[in-house]
Amino acid sequence: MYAKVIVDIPARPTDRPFDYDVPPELADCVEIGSRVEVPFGPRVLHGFVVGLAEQPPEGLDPGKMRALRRVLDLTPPLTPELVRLAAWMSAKYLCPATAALQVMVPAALKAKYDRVVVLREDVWAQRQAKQEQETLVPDPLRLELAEWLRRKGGATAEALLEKFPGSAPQLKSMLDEGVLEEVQRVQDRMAVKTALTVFPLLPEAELRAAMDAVPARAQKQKDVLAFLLENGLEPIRLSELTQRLDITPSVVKSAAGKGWIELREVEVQRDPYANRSYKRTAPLPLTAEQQAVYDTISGALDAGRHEVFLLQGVTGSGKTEVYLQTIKRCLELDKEAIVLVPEISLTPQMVERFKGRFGDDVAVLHSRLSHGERYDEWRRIARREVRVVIGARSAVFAPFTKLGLIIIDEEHESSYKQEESPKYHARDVAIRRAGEAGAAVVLGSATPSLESVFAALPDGGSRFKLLEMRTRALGRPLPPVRVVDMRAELKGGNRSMFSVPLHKAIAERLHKKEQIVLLLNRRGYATFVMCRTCGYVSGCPHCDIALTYHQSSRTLRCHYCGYAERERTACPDCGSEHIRHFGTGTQRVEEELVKLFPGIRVIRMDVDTTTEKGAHEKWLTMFGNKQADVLLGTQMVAKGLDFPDVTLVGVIAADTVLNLPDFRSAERTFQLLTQVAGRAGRHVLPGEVIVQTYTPEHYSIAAAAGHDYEAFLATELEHRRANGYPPYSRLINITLSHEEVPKLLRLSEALALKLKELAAEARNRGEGGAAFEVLGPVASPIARIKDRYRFRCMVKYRGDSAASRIVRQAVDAFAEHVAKEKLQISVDVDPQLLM
Ligand SMILES: Nc1ncnc2c1ncn2[C@@H]1O[C@H](COP(=O)(O)OP(=O)(O)OP(=O)(O)O)[C@@H](O)[C@H]1O
Ligand SMILES: [Zn+2]
Repeated sequence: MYAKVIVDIPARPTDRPFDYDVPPELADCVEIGSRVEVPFGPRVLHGFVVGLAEQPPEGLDPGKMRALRRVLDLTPPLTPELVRLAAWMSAKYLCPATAALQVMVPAALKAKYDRVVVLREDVWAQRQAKQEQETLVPDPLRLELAEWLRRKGGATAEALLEKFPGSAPQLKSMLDEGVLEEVQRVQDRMAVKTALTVFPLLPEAELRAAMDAVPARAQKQKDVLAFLLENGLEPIRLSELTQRLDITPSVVKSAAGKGWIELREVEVQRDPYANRSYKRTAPLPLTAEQQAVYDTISGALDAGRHEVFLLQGVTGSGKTEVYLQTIKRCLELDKEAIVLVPEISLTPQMVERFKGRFGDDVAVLHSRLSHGERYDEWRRIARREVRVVIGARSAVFAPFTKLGLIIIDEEHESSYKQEESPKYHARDVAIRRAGEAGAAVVLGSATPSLESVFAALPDGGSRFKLLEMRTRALGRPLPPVRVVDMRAELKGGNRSMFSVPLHKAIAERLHKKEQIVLLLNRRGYATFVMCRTCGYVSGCPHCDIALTYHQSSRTLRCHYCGYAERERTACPDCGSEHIRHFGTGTQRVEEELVKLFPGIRVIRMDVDTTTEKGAHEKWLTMFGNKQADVLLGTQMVAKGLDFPDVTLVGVIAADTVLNLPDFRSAERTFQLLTQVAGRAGRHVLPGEVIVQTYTPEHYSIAAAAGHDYEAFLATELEHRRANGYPPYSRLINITLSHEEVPKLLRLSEALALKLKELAAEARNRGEGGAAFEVLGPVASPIARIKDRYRFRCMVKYRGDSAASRIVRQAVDAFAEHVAKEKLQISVDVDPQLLM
């Protein structure tokens, strides 16, 4: 048998399957999707099997083919369906196939490669013989090095230099002579966790007899047997047994020595939710709107038909209940379901709703799990121990084989796009995967992305089916929104960051003991350092970006290259001591709140307060238990939260995102305001929303205040059409970087030209490329990162397939420059962030 393998080198020249012979002893355990170890040149690499055949590939001499060395897992981590999906991703997002395959499996399965130095025995022996002949005195350090390496089998260069300080010259000459050789060695990472477990070996009667025969001075061994008998001879973890009986492991080991019991390593599942129990919940009787939506979706499920539904339901309309009941239907049909939620909405509340309904049938995947926990959750899916997965973006790759339904909650969220390679969009991947599997897709949102709404319109080809829920499930009206003009506040003499109405509303809630959510609309919350005397801003010496102040370590750091420096006490430019950290961070809002309302209890949620594991959960639980009056935060507080006593939502500054140079900034502003407004008055108590802004007349703010999605959509679509932006076009962002500006500029212009030429050729051959425009090259918004300058070319096109192909051809034509002149090219298909 012969296998095609994609090897683990994410580079263009190796981005194709390589052929290997499958030795007969491995033939039974190799499948498509298997992870294998293969020889590759002088190295050993990991790879994935993407094809199998009985006959050798044409034109290849089977005698000369190299053989697979090992199959790494008992069951292949990928299914044939996922292998096909990876091929599609590689073509669509212009990423190496190995990058697409790797992103589908947990990090614990990724190989680690070390470069190690090994001794070439044959060359070494020759050298020794020659030296003897010439009666030279051997260098003792060389002898020692060789001896040590022979014993160890190999070591990294660092380890060698540490063991033999001052041996760098010997090391170098031995490498030059070929006595030593540097090779890559592959290491498996930690994967499975095991624990010593006690198994009774004898049947009950014999064990009891043994127990009775134990002399009195071995009372503790007697206790062990008594415990096992009481426990119905159930195996028990050694650590638990010793803890319960307050004995040392040696007691148990001597009992094992007598042949009564046995100790074995047994695999343990790391279950991040092991210590929690969830109250089982029953399906709620659906409202008429929910029922109509449910009926339509289950129609597709029952028929096993692939269809994409866009569920637009106002905040609090009960989308989650619809998800839960459609999943139930899916399970009744003996199919599996994937639920994607944005990372920051994957709160304990959210998990509870799913675990409460489906219990152990649910696996949860998110980035706050450790590598091991994530791996174990993932294996529960691979072994079909669960049928429902809820997780962030990459859960779209859950290795199910009977997929019936994929739900994407808050489908408009930009975090569904991965910003590093492979730069895929989980929504598009989900639709592709569901299409192949004949599964239904439900895209849910109160504020769908323009792309998705457009796809549901006749103009956009009616590819999605729009389902609407216009009222809240519990019958509450959407809360009234009051827009406060901060310019007028300033004119009126109020210089605080709280307007008079917001100040008054907060005081009122505190008095009534109701709760408040405050949003600071600001991406990333970065605090920079500025000198108040001369205006100097601390910037990264390697990147064109301000450094971010980190309070915990009192350092300034670059978020692009990791450069760090100590906090300064004086301005490096003018020497002034008036240098301090700036930025309307949530921290400053908190300080002002405490000043204005002494005794107020504030929970602050931002990147600074939620980095610790479980912090997120802790804050939300505290807020839910009414241990705080205010939940203050960035985007994190805007989504999905459902707290009955929140009656006031305040937005400190609505315009901060509006001013970013990105065509989606109005859309993002509208979405965020609508989402956060939806946190108020969801249950019995009526809610109120106050939005502070410097541009109250902007249509995104006015429409959000009026809960008017249609008005926003009409204006925004008009803008997009006039400027030819998505959804009326699609974009591919190509970023080039190099250390020298003149060379970079020349290559960028050449690439733009090449793109235009290839598009013209495609047009002439009638192979697409019709509405294919190349914008730029221009300097990227961040013009330098890690001492490399950056330019970008933006491709704007309509229609499909041809564009990716043209871009790939153009980029391939620059492979020489990439290889020889340190040019880097990175391609982003359907970019979400234009920064
Ligand atoms: N059929 C129903 N009967 C009774 N209560 C319901 C029903 N459906 C939903 N609810 C309740 O209504 C509230 C809002 O529902 P849910 O959180 O699912 O809304 P949502 O549409 O997901 O909102 P958002 O987009 O704001 O997150 C919840 O407290 C939920 O328990
Ligand atoms: Zn930097």
